[in-house]
Amino acid sequence: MTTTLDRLTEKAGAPTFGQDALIVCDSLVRIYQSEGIEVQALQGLDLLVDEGELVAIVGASGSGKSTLLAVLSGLDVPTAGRVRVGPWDLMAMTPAQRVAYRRQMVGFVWQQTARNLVPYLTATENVALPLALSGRSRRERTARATTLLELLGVGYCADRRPGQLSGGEQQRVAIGVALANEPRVVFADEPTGELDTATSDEVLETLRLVNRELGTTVVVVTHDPGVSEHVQRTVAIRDGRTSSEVVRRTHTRDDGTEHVVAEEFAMLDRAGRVQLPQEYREALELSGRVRLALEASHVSVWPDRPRVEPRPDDARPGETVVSTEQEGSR
Ligand SMILES: Nc1ncnc2c1ncn2[C@@H]1O[C@H](COP(=O)(O)OP(=O)(O)OP(=O)(O)O)[C@@H](O)[C@H]1O
Repeated sequence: MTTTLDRLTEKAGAPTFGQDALIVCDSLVRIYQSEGIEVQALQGLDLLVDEGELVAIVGASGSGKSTLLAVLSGLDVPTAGRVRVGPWDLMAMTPAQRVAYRRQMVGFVWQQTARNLVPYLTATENVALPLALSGRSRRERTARATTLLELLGVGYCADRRPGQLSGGEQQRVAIGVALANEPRVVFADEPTGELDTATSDEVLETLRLVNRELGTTVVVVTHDPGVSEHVQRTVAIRDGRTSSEVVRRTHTRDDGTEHVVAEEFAMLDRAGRVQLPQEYREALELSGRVRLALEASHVSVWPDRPRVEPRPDDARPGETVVSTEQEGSR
């Protein structure tokens, strides 16, 4: 499933963007046409996720999260760019391949429990259902469903129907359904959207356990920035592009105690664009043209305006004198 772009890049001897990653979104564009108006939901989005990662994708309403998820889940095809999940090129799948991709490669947990669970089946039967569709024997189905429900801490719910479960229990059974066919990736779309904070934490911790114990790659899409406390990496989307990332690392102090450090990064895209956070722009009144300077270890950004400073000797009260010194030359 190699694309023309892959072949041209390989020919030129350059490594393909994200060739070692499990999920690759390369300059993804999705334009919707609605009543003659064009909406650019994805505007050149780049994203790489490695096998075994637990990643949250956060963004405000309208930032493009659902569009990205629809593309990654094989329900929608982007207007331009490249998108690959494992060996699957999502731009070039036949309808049959799309079904196979959704059945074997990925699992889903949606916000609405009604979309995750069949109301008249028990928890065990719900988890066993995807296994029946892939032709596993009844014994295998029941054994796997039982193991999964135990692992997810809802073994006691095995014989209950969704209506007899709490919201958190329903979502944990839904994670079981998503995992039934041993997918390499689980996509969770606002999995805690309908839950209170304590129950949300429980469900997020269950996704963390799945990632740790089974090695499944987990991508959680949400508008809730609080999710970042439960994952190693949070990618923020703004205006259809990845704009910043928070990475949490555990450090061990000299006395052996551990503490978590969260670091925020801006994303430099492949064209060299970087988005400065709003608070930085406001603090220095950066807008329009800015001056860049390459330093030995970093790049600095200066406002494009002459420096203004008071000269008490010459100036009348309240008057300022414009300096001719260039900030970048100091
Ligand atoms: N089918 C469609 N037709 C036209 N415009 C659309 C369509 N789907 C989404 N959009 C527009 O694309 C942009 C991104 O929408 P998207 O649903 O991906 O955002 P989101 O981050 O998931 O928002 P929310 O959290 O509210 O679901 C929005 O401006 C939205 O109005």
